[in-house]
Amino acid sequence: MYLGIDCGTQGTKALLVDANGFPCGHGYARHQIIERESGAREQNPEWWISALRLAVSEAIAPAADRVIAIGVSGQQHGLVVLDENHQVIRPAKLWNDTETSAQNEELIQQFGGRSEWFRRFGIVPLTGYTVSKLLWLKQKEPQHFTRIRHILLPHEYLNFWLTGEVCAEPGDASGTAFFNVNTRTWQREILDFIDGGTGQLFAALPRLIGSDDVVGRIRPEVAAELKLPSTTVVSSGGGDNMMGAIGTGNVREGNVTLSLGTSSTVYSFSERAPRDPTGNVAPFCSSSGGWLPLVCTMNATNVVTATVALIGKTLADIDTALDLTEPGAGGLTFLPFLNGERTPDMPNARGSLVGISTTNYTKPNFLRAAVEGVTFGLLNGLDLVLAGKRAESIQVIGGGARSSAWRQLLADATGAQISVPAEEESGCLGAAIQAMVASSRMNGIAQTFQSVTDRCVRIDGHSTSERRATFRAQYDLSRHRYNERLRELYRS
Ligand SMILES: Nc1ncnc2c1ncn2[C@@H]1O[C@H](COP(=O)(O)OP(=O)(O)O)[C@@H](O)[C@H]1O
Ligand SMILES: O=C(CO)[C@@H](O)[C@H](O)COP(=O)(O)O
Repeated sequence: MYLGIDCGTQGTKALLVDANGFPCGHGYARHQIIERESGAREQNPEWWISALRLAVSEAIAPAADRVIAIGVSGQQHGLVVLDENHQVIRPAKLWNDTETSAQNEELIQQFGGRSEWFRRFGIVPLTGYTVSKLLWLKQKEPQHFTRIRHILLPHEYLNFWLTGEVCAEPGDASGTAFFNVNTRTWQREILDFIDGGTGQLFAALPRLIGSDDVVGRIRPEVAAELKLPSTTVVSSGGGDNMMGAIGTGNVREGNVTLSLGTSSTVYSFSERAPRDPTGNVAPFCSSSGGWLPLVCTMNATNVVTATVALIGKTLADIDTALDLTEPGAGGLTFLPFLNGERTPDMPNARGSLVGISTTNYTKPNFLRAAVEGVTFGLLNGLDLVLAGKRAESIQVIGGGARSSAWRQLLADATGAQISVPAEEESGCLGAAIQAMVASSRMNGIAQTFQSVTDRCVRIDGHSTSERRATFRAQYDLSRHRYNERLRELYRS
């Protein structure tokens, strides 16, 4: 048996699979999140450990004594800082924390601007990536900064808790922006600038291992507490999008995965490093070799969930609202930047609702406009990732993928065939597959486990020719209006 764990923004999931990749047990526990008007989004890493304990004990109940290996997937970019005694210094600033936007801009300028960053390091930092969090700590909390002895990402911190080993692998490391995505090595000069050349930050980096290596064996006390065999090993794990790519079989060119979680992401696989000097398409390293051209928006199910709550409905009502209303929401346009935004790069933006009239201002239209706003932002990202090519088929994952009407909207708006994996926790599945490969020293994730993920796919959401004739033009029009409003309100 193999265990995949995914520490998402809103909760931790765990999935137990057998040696053929069939799911045998699931677990879930929610996280709190600290949100401040300044844009701060933080979590205490201890909350992740508590959630992991709960989710894992639920998932492994059927066969705890048969677990061979664990893989951990985690929300990308979060900064966990430890002192010399390996104690957490302060809460982790998360991927959607926009409080560090000024420090991000300072770093961009310091190294010669966006295209110079791209030329030298292969990546352009966006607000949310790890690097600006370090400069923010130095400037705002020097008393914490001076104590930093270890810099970890969320999944690396969980690996550390499980094994006592401090390690990193290229996939998640590529989202720090102090990692060169072309040479796959740490970029010391960026850290030297932040700490003033003392070498403190460079010395605090974890040891780099491969994305399908083993970190180590589980600590005896953790094995005893979680009731796992003392021989259980932990694989390198990775960022949630990298693990989601493995879990959806997105390890070869031509596939597209779209995730509707707390973040919206859209990504494909590339044998070559993506070349977007604006930084909108993130050139993250894939955990199966190659790269993962990815666009992420910071506003997704959070917007839809908040809208549902505001109008006194439940998540199940999303499908009803979409069925009751027409594409375009009667002219209502929701620019969903409740959380600031990463793509387009507007970390300090706030949302807008425009085009309200006496006839369109209904609860179902309001909800539809929220879903469309989130979706259109993501489809703009899809165009960037595919560089203008059309997607034939898209796999949709994340909590939002549970809404059949949202999946149908995606099919109607893109003309692509939409599928969902039979195992909906793709990050967990990817991490479990990686644990299998790493612990048995198999040859490669891509070749060995394509069959597991292919078997799991279920087609769901088709744009038939009749639907295309009816809806495609309406969605094109509505998306055009969304982009016009975006330009008018935010780009002047
Ligand atoms: N049927 C549904 N329709 C739309 N959104 C849903 C549905 N079920 C769950 N969600 C949303 O999915 C989100 C959780 O998604 P998930 O991928 O688990 O997030 P994360 O990995 O960021 O923690 C929640 O915000 C929840 O509101
Ligand atoms: O920042 C990114 C990708 O670059 C996000 O996708 C995070 O990795 C958070 O993921 P979820 O919690 O929404 O799954």
